[in-house]
Amino acid sequence: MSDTPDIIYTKVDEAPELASHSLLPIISSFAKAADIDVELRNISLAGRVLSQFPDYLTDDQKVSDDLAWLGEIVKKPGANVIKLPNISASVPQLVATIKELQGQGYALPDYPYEPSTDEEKDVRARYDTVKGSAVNPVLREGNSDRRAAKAVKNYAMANPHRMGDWSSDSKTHVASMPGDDFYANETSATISADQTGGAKIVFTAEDGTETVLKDGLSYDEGTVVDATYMSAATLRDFIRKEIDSMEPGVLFSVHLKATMMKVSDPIIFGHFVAVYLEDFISKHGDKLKELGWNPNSGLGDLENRIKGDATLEADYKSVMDAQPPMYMVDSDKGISNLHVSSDVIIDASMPAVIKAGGIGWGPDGEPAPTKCCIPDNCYAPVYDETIEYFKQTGKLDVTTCGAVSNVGLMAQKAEEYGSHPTTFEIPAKGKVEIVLDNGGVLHSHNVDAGDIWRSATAKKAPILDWIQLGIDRTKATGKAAFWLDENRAHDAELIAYVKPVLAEQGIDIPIMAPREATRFTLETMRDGEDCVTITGNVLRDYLTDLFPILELGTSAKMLSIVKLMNGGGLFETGAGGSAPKHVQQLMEENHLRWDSLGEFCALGESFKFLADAQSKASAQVLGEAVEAATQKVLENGNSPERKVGQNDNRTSHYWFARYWAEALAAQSDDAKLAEHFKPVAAAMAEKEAQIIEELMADQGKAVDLGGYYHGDEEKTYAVMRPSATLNAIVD
Ligand SMILES: NC(=O)C1=CN([C@@H]2O[C@H](COP(=O)(O)OP(=O)(O)OC[C@H]3O[C@@H](n4cnc5c(N)ncnc54)[C@H](OP(=O)(O)O)[C@@H]3O)[C@@H](O)[C@H]2O)C=CC1
Ligand SMILES: O=C(O)CCC(=O)C(=O)O
Ligand SMILES: [Mg+2]
Repeated sequence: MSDTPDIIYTKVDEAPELASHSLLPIISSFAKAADIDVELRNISLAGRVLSQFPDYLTDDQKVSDDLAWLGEIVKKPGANVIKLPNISASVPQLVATIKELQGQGYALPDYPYEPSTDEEKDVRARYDTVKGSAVNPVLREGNSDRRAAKAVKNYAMANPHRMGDWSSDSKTHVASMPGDDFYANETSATISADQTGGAKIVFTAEDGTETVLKDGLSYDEGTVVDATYMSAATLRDFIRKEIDSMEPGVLFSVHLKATMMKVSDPIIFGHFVAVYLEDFISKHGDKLKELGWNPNSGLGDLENRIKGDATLEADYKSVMDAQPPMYMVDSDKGISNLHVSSDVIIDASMPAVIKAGGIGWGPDGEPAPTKCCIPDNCYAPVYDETIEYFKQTGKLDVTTCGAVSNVGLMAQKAEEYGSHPTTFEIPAKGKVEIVLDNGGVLHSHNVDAGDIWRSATAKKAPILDWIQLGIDRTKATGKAAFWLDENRAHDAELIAYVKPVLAEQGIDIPIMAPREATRFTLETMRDGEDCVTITGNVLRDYLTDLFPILELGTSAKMLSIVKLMNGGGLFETGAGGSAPKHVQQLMEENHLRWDSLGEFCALGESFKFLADAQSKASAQVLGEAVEAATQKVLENGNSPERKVGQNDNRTSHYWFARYWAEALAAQSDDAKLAEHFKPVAAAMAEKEAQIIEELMADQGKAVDLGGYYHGDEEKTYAVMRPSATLNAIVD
């Protein structure tokens, strides 16, 4: 293992990992021709699980903790990491991974749902480090710049994807709490010189008993520290009222981010499940407890646990039948919105409803308008305003609309996405305080049993870096806005940072609350103008799915650059996920519709970054040739299509490799590389028909990968590299 490899590629999960089995051999081989080493590091869910349990495994089963290693690398100036999307696991996904690995002979302990012994508590703590968004916050030591490459945007405008029509009387709408949520209860402060140093979070019950919820916190000067809570009682009243006021023909849904907000949002999800099933739970509460069911784990887990108990099954069915129909994650498979919290991913689900024209799918498999519950008012106005806007103006014209890019405050676990260790479900009525070592109380809230209290921070250096990146991208783009709400406590502290910098640099960028900024951005893009959204961490996540899904059909095609605070580069491939549906299709009919455009874009940037960082001209040549190849894949229609028998991921990689080799052979900046790639390009062209035939030959048949979370490498390569002719040229 070298100290800092030239380029680090990441081993992940599901569709992007399958794609890597075909693409990475091509990348490694091409890079080697320029003496660039590309090393692979494992951040997959299965890899992360195995890395936590060396003491349970045989020597040859042990795997290194690559995530921890990468967490150090991204703090070095030479870091150059290509990061593919990985699974952010819910408990059911984690349990399925453990089961699969146990079946493969790894003697891992079971996941302890209710740990009681010391050993169980230790096992549970280790599994918890793997859960939820465990990877991205570790690697994201920089702020984020997400946009569509020009070629990608032009292609989307020339080849518009399908968009559903909006009607002005659509019943689709957003519902949020009337107050007492994170938005309303937030307090925020910027740490002054006399407040720096240690701090703790203390809960004081009504009888005066103190419990330290978290000790050992430490704040630097200039850090923005927030604290807030959501009232469980108000949340439950809100859910009940929304269920009771459902209009016929409308689907019920909740949209959260249980993966990223891995402590708070599964609890909120659990309240939805509990209220939806209130009658059932009040009748069978004891029995359900005995079966080990917790509402936070959803209806999927409930259905498994009551299987075979005729009374429970019948009562469950009648309670479900009496409730309003639910918005489905997968109506074919009967997977509802309340099945498992990891399926409730607001950044993906809300854009899908909006792109379809305000449509979700019901239990009967039919499209219908949807009530979208987004309890908290911090970001719900973005979706509410978007829906109202499209009701008023009709669907977006993809062929003429401008490009919306994002600059997001993300570095060093900024804002809510770094709040997991400081989020608590409150045990009883009392008071939560952040107590500073200097004796002062930074924040204080009166809370009730069940309330969800949390604190988040944003550090000074990342904030200043983010403001500058926002200014730079605004200058390169044209229009922009800072999405900050002067009436929200946290945002007011950020505005106090933003305004002096804008004044000092003599640049006028509007500062708008999320609702206003949403309208401004939608109007700007509809006018055909490009626009930058300069946002905090949560809106970075939400908007880089929302706008790309409207503009490009998917966020997988985004260019996602993270300029690391210490000088390195992290290149994320796309802004979307790992497309489980695509894996299913591959297993059933050997067609992989995953588009690697995000990987191509990240690869080009990574080579160009390497060229700058190490003054390596050949890397620049490789990077420019990647861009030329990407453009040709798009222009010539070589991207994957949806159906078996059509182009898929593997054929698109052949075309990408061929165009890449052709561009390298044709350039004159590096004669050695040109000579190397001339025969490669010629061989790929000459053998075109044979290669395509070999790549397509087995489409339509089911394939065996030897595992879902931890596939067999040999089997996966056999499926993903079926052309001996192409392999011979590449290798
Ligand atoms: N950066 C990261 O590490 C991220 C990880 N995730 C993780 O990904 C998993 C799945 O997330 P989910 O919300 O279902 O979203 P996905 O983005 O994986 O999938 C949603 C749909 O988007 C389309 N899509 C996504 N990527 C591509 C692509 N490269 N080419 C073509 N179409 C694509 C597909 O539509 P269709 O089926 O119509 O073809 C797909 O079914 C979760 O475990 C989540 O935690 C999510 C976001 C970011
Ligand atoms: O880390 C995750 O769970 C998801 C990340 C994500 O959706 C994003 O960064 O856009
Ligand atoms: Mg996202």
